[in-house]
Formats: sequence, structure tokens, C-alpha cells
Amino acid sequence: MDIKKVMVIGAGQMGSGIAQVCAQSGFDVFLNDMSEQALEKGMKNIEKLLMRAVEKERITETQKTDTLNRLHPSTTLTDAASCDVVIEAVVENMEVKAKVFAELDNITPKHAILASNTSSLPITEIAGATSRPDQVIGMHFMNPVPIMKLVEIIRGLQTSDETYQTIENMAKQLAKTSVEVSDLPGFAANRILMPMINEAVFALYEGVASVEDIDTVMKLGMNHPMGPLTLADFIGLDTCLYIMEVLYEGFGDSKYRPCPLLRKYVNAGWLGKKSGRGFYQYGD
Ligand SMILES: CC(=O)CC(=O)SCCNC(=O)CCNC(=O)[C@H](O)C(C)(C)COP(=O)(O)OP(=O)(O)OC[C@H]1O[C@@H](n2cnc3c(N)ncnc32)[C@H](O)[C@@H]1OP(=O)(O)O
Ligand SMILES: NC(=O)C1=CN([C@@H]2O[C@H](COP(=O)(O)OP(=O)(O)OC[C@H]3O[C@@H](n4cnc5c(N)ncnc54)[C@H](OP(=O)(O)O)[C@@H]3O)[C@@H](O)[C@H]2O)C=CC1
Repeated sequence: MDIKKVMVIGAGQMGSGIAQVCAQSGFDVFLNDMSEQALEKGMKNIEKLLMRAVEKERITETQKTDTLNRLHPSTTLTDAASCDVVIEAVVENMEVKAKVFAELDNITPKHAILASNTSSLPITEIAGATSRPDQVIGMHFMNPVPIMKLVEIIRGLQTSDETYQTIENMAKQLAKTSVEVSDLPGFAANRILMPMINEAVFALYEGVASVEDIDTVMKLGMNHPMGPLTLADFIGLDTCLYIMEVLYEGFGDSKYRPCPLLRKYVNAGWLGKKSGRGFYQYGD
């Protein structure tokens, strides 16, 4: 399929990054969010990153303008009626995602592929909310999207080869490297990453070391670019908790139980960098 128009749903940290990369790669993009404010924030963020890329002489002023001209803010899902591919990046919650997919199924043209950037939820179940499970697929980008090279492509039980091929080609057009992953809890990336982050939270909870020292261990001891607690704040503690819950429920294995401290922080609204406080404090 020749992809011309794309809609990205959710203008948060992932959605805005995905929309930016799609527009920079020449696709016409609707960036959709139900909140006008979130949409404005997402668009401003993209503009800031493109301005920085011009300053660093990675792109020209004309390329920046062309990219911005290809990006269209949208607050109504019906804009998806003209799209070939939709990439959903709303909150990590099955009920919310299923509702969005059911609506998209009614709005989008018959040929359209519906992809989810979910970090852990079953693609097969998301596909079950539609009448086109063969055209539903996981397209899991890594954060920050403009920088990270990987995309996990997740096949649901009924995803067709044609859908897979189209999304694999699209990932190439976005200059990403893709890997094929089965639809099992946490896929590959978060099945490996999230238990490490959760263990770091347990180490803090049990008083093994301070926040800073736990991060220093992994940065200087293992050459990770960010310590696990900084990374958790960066990903969002709500997202980390949702993923641990999916792993715990999906495998029924106590090794995936979320650390009570992680849950406590999320309940307090300490969601990490995006809310100004997590394991660290941000801003003023
Ligand atoms: C949860 C999931 O489902 C899956 C996931 O995504 S898990 C998370 C995966 N991501 C990671 O593990 C990220 C780990 N961290 C890193 O790789 C690096 O710390 C980082 C790339 C984020 C930042 O790099 P750094 O060297 O520490 O900092 P810094 O020098 O400020 O940034 C390097 C570049 O990245 C850019 N950058 C940093 N944060 C960015 C962001 N949020 N968006 C876009 N660009 C960003 C900076 O602008 C900078 O670009 P320039 O070269 O133009 O200056
Ligand atoms: N954070 C990360 O590192 C990664 C996250 N992911 C996945 O990406 C998805 C998004 O995560 P992230 O960007 O971090 O989350 P954010 O909270 O930053 O963004 C989610 C956005 O979606 C909006 N939204 C919620 N419901 C709807 C809806 N029904 N229609 C349109 N917009 C909606 C939210 O608006 P409002 O705030 O107003 O509710 C918010 O702007 C999740 O599935 C997550 O698991 C994947 C890879 C990495």
C-alpha cells in the first residue's frame, strides 16, 4: 500500500515524537488529541526540536517549514476518514484504547491499517475491538522517538502478512530499524527493561542505596545512558506501573509484582518528569 496520510492519536511525549518523525519523512500527518491544551503542547515541542535541528545544521529552514506544513493539529477523530495508517499513542489503558479502535474502525477507509504504540497491552485484544483484526498491528516506538532507532513490530493473532509488510516498509521510510515480536505480555523491550526498573525501585524501597547512588551504579557501572530511576521518571511512572501490571497479570508470576513504592508514587500523582516530580524533582 502507498501510504500518504497518517493520523497519530495522543499528542503526549510519544505521539508528538511519532508525528514529528512521520512528517519529517514526508508523510502528511494529523496529530490528534481530545485536549486542545495537550495538542498545543505537543505541537510546540515539535517546533522546538525542529528549531534545534536547524541550529545544529541537521536540517535546513526550508525542511523545517515543509515538515510543519505537513503537520495538521486535529481534535476530531473523524479526520481519520482520509488516512491510510493510524498510529494510536493514548494512555496505556485497554478500555481507552479499545474505545478509540472501535471508533476508528467506523471512521477510517476499508484499506486503512490501525497501529498501536502500546508498550505492553495485547494487540490481539485491541484488534478484537474492530471488524478488521487482520489490519491491526503493534508499532512500538522508543522514547525519545526522534532519537531512538528501534521499532518493535508486534503481530496480533490475526495480523496479515500484507499489514506486517506495509508497516515494516513504513518503519524503514522513517529511518528506523524494526524487529518482529510476538504478542506476549511486555513484548521484548519492556519484558526485559521494566523488571530492571522495578528492581531498582525495590532496591530504593528496601534501603539498599539512595536514588542518586542506584542511578550511578547503572550509569558508571554498566554504561547505561540514564540510571533506571531517571529512566523511569523519563518514561512516566504511570506507564511503568501499567506495564508491570500487564506483565504480572499476563504471566501470573510473582516475579513481576510492581513495587509498592512505584504504586504509591503514582497514587500521589508523582508521575515523573511530565508531572514535575517522580524519583527526582523537576522545574522550580
Ligand atoms: C517504555 C517503553 O515502552 C519503551 C521505551 O521507550 S523505554 C525508553 C528507551 N529510551 C532510553 O532508554 C533512553 C535512554 N537515554 C538516552 O539514550 C539518552 O539519555 C538520551 C538520548 C535520552 C539523551 O542523551 P544525553 O546524551 O543523555 O543528553 P543530551 O546531550 O541532552 O541529548 C542528546 C541528544 O538527544 C536529544 N534529546 C534529548 N531528549 C530528547 C527528547 N525528549 N526528544 C527529542 N530529542 C531529545 C537532545 O536534544 C540531544 O540532541 P543534540 O545532539 O541535538 O543536542
Ligand atoms: N513513555 C514512554 O517512554 C513510552 C510510552 N509508550 C506508550 O505510548 C502511549 C502514550 O504514552 P505517553 O506518550 O508516554 O503518554 P502521555 O501521557 O505523555 O500522552 C498521552 C496523550 O494521549 C491523550 N489521550 C488520552 N486519551 C485520549 C483519547 N481517547 N483520544 C485522544 N487523545 C487521548 C492524553 O491527553 P490527556 O493528558 O488530556 O489525558 C495525552 O495527551 C502509551 O500506550 C504508552 O504505553 C510507548 C513507548 C515508550
